[in-house]
Amino acid sequence: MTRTNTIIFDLDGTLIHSAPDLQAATNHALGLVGRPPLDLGTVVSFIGNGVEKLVARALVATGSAPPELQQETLVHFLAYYETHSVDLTRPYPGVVAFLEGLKQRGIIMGLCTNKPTAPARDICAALDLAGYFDVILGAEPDRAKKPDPAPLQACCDMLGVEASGAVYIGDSAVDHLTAARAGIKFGLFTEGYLNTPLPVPDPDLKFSDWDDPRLFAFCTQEPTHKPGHSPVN
Ligand SMILES: O=C(O)COP(=O)(O)O
Repeated sequence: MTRTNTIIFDLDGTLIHSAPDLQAATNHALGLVGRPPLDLGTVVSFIGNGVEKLVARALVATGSAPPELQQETLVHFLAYYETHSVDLTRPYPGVVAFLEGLKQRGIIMGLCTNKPTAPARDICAALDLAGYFDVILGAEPDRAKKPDPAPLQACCDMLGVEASGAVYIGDSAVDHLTAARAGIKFGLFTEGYLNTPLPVPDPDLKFSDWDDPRLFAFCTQEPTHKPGHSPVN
């Protein structure tokens, strides 16, 4: 019996540098509602809680943000992003080789993102990442978003694994908090979009480079399962 770990990844700012396309979609939508564009750093600081929050924060940064205007701007954002989500978005250096290494080890992989499911799937397909994941779980209107643990728990359920046998890899305090609430070990990629202080305790691992051998060791170590639970084969 081969014991395998299960690794679940965040998407934006973790596997992919997507901020330039998110900035373009944000500025396109802002322009259509008569607002000025935002610089990249400002848009990066708004990423992590889903596109609704990104749009709302962009409106607040450029004026008022009444609910009807948020909805209108979100529609413009999504319409643009549907066909411009991979103009500039690319995996971070070393990501594809890392995923390939885990795949060779037979490790189960999933994706859990606050990005809506459709663009998350489109981006993964366009960047040849989709084949690595048994589950791609994006934001859905009827499910709470991270940092609520529900999406990560749903991802574990869909993968058929216990949270205690999984690891979540992300780039933000939102991801860290989500993992802590779901009872999942957490690895922090420090070169992503971390823009708010991390909650305590510290992540189980911090890394800045996908080639870091400590990361591969962290993701391939023997999982620790809750007593009485059968490990995934
Ligand atoms: O859409 C967002 O705000 C961020 O998505 P993420 O969960 O992949 O970081």
